[in-house]
Amino acid sequence: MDGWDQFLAPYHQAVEELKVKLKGIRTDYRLGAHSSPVEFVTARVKPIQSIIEKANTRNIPYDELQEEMYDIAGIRIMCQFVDDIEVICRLVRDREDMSVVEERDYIENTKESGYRSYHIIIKYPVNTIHGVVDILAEIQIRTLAMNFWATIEHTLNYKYSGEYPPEIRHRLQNAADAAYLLDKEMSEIREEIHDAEKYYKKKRNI
Ligand SMILES: Nc1nc2c(ncn2[C@@H]2O[C@H](COP(=O)(O)OP(=O)(O)OP(=O)(O)O)[C@@H](O)[C@H]2O)c(=O)[nH]1
Ligand SMILES: Nc1ncnc2c1ncn2[C@@H]1O[C@H](COP(=O)(O)OP(=O)(O)OP(=O)(O)O)[C@@H](O)[C@H]1O
Repeated sequence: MDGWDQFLAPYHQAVEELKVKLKGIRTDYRLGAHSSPVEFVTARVKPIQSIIEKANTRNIPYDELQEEMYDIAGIRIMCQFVDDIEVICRLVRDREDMSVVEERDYIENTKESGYRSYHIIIKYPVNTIHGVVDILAEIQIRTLAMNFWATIEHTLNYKYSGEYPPEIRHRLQNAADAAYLLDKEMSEIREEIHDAEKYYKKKRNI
């Protein structure tokens, strides 16, 4: 096992455990026959190359990665409606198996790029054969529309490294505005959608 494998092992464990636990929220709501604020959950351990690049640009020494790089373990929770985000935040804040270190509200404070999401940095204890290791993890909470925009923008970013030609920048801004309007429209017909879900489940007996 090389140094990176050893360093990343608790992060892999944290990500797997957090994925199961946060997906559990969805199951709990479904069992109670309620609409879940969680639509789906994804998770990843930051690729080594990306850790190295970020450490270099931020001047983070390798022996300080555990304390300084908070997104090596990353979880993403997607939901249908903007209001679901606050519900999920409250559930995370109330949990006893993790503690909140920091919150970043890029929904109230949309980034210049057009990026919207709510981020919670947590401290999560992982039990290993060497004892308990406290791992920092980043939970990104966003609607499906926010996720659509961010995923496309992230892909484009690989090509342009953030230096977009004016035409592309303009189109990304338009797309961000459209995603915002989509969220607003969906929130307004939320009750209608929930009624339709109940009707569908009753009809299908699920
Ligand atoms: N697609 C997209 N994702 C973003 C953008 N800004 C932030 N993110 C996501 O949010 C994460 C954390 O961003 P920030 O809270 O700004 O953290 P940071 O350390 O200041 O910035 P990063 O170096 O991007 O991690 C990033 O790693 C991305 O996954 C953006 O403009 N576009
Ligand atoms: N918290 C997260 N949960 C799930 N997936 C994530 C999370 N953060 C980033 N990802 C995804 O993981 C992949 C690789 O991540 P990487 O850390 O290189 O991207 P990034 O977040 O943009 O990095 P950086 O902040 O260093 O620019 C990308 O597809 C990214 O969208």
